[in-house]
Amino acid sequence: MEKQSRLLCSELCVQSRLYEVTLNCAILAWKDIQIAKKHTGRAIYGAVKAGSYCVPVCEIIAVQEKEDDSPCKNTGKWQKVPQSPADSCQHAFTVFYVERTRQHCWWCNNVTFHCSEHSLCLLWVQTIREQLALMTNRPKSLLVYINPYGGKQRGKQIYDHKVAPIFSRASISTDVIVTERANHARDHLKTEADLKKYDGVVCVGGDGMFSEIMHGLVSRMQQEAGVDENSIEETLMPCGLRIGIIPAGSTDCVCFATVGSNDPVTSALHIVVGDSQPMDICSVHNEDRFLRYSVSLLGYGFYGDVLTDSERKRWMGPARYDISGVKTFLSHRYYEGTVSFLPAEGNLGTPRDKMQCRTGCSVCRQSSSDKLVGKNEDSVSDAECQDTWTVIRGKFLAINAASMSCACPRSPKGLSPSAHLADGTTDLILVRKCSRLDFLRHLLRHTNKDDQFDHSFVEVYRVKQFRFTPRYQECDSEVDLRDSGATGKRFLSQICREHRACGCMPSQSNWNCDGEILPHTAIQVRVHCQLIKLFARGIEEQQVFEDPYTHCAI
Ligand SMILES: Nc1ncnc2c1ncn2[C@@H]1O[C@H](COP(=O)(O)OP(=O)(O)OP(=O)(O)O)[C@@H](O)[C@H]1O
Ligand SMILES: CCCCCCCCCCCCC/C=C/[C@@H](O)[C@H](CO)NC(=O)CCCCC
Ligand SMILES: [Ca+2]
Repeated sequence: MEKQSRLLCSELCVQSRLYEVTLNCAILAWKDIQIAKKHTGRAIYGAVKAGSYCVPVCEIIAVQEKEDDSPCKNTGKWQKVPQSPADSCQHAFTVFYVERTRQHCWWCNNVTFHCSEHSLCLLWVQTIREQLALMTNRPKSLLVYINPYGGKQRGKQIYDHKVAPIFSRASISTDVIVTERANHARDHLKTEADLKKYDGVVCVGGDGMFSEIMHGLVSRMQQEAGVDENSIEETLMPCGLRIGIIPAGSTDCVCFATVGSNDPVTSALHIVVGDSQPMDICSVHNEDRFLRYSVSLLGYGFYGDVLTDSERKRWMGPARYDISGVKTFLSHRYYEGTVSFLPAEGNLGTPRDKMQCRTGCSVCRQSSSDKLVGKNEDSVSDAECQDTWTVIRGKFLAINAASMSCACPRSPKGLSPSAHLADGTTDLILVRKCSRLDFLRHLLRHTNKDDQFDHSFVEVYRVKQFRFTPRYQECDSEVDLRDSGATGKRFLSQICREHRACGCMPSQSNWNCDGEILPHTAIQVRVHCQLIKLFARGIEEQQVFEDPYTHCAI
């Protein structure tokens, strides 16, 4: 690695000890001069040398000149005679920076450097600010929507106490809207908001609130570009504005799967440093009508029923999902229908390859370059690829499409642990009718390290498009065929007629689309690769890489 040229190097005091402080365009480093002398010539193992510290410049939040509070400040009272260089440092500046703590959480730490000359202090502040100004990926102006009723109804409090002070420290200006009704944020973004004023939109709430913001932005983009959202064939226009998520909901799986934690401070810091994580979006249609977009889970059967039941228990807050989860599990309902899908091709891996999507994911990067050259833009017309569709008919306890892992505190590795955030595919998981005990085993594997796909009644496919038709609608279409004189369907038609007579029509579930119930059960779904971007970087590997020159984590 080429050594970066130094911008500044001075002897400054930190907590009354003298440090050699250096700044280059990548790293701010400070090392205790006495400790460094003591250890000269001796190798020290570990990520950071004793008495040596460093921060990548891209993780500095802000720098501020500080009213001096060093022990030698001229207060007009009795002062001790300066005995060490530290005693004569009368001017100070504070650097605020990202520090990693437990489990992908970040917090804002700070260090104050004391200098003997005011001009030196100003030079440091100015030079660091100049370096920060070069980071054009950082937002300066944000539009913030707060759902005051999401999760445990603490959205406003979380924003005011934990997030606003960080934005203000980083000199980010904000327009804040506390929503007054469901879909307030979506409608405002779609029709009113002056988006040119902002570098990003921040959502304070859960997956439902994120979904509102995403719908508002995506629909606004399509309107402006004249793209018809109702047509599943259309190539959608990607959104330029990034979305930041401050988790304050019940599941918060979009935040958890893109950042690695549900911590509001961590999310705020990812926004400040200007992270960018592209993300796939599924468009869901019924015939020629657009229904909704989905980024996380499209679930029929188990997850549809959990959601339907839990909506009646909203007053319980996040606990509603546990109660409805147990109730739905005990009811053990299965549903009949036909799933057809277009499998993903190329180097997109498989849902069981254990290649988890992490910061800088190579699979997602490949999809990004394929997208640039138009390689994965499959404006597939039904007629063209009729024979590449796979058709599966059966009785299912659950049909789940996970466009990302859907990791969340309830299921730390998620519904599909190897699903990718930005590869242009969704993992279609079919759980066929099985015993209660087997289904329980499968569900419990979402909460531990065991492979939830390693069951004879579970199949999983990586797909770009899929369709579902519930059994009773298949019967209906056959009734139509019969009425119009078509033959060869007598047997099925007979079954449908019998069901009507005995009143035991096959039951139907609802689709859970990122926590919203869809109004239709027959749906067609297409994945749109990297349609939006979040202020996130995906989940970081735990391993820390060390800069050989500064011993800095990079
Ligand atoms: N002011 C408001 N009053 C009522 N509902 C609102 C308001 N603002 C937003 N909503 C709606 O509240 C719903 C739930 O919000 P949110 O997603 O923030 O929390 P949650 O449902 O508890 O969490 P999760 O979606 O993670 O399970 C969203 O679908 C959103 O449309
Ligand atoms: C007998 C009980 C066994 C329990 C098994 C636990 C399995 C947990 C898997 C969790 C998967 C979450 C997927 C995320 C879906 C979100 O888009 C959606 C909106 O927030 N949340 C739910 O639908 C909420 C879904 C909550 C499901 C419990
Ligand atoms: Ca995906």
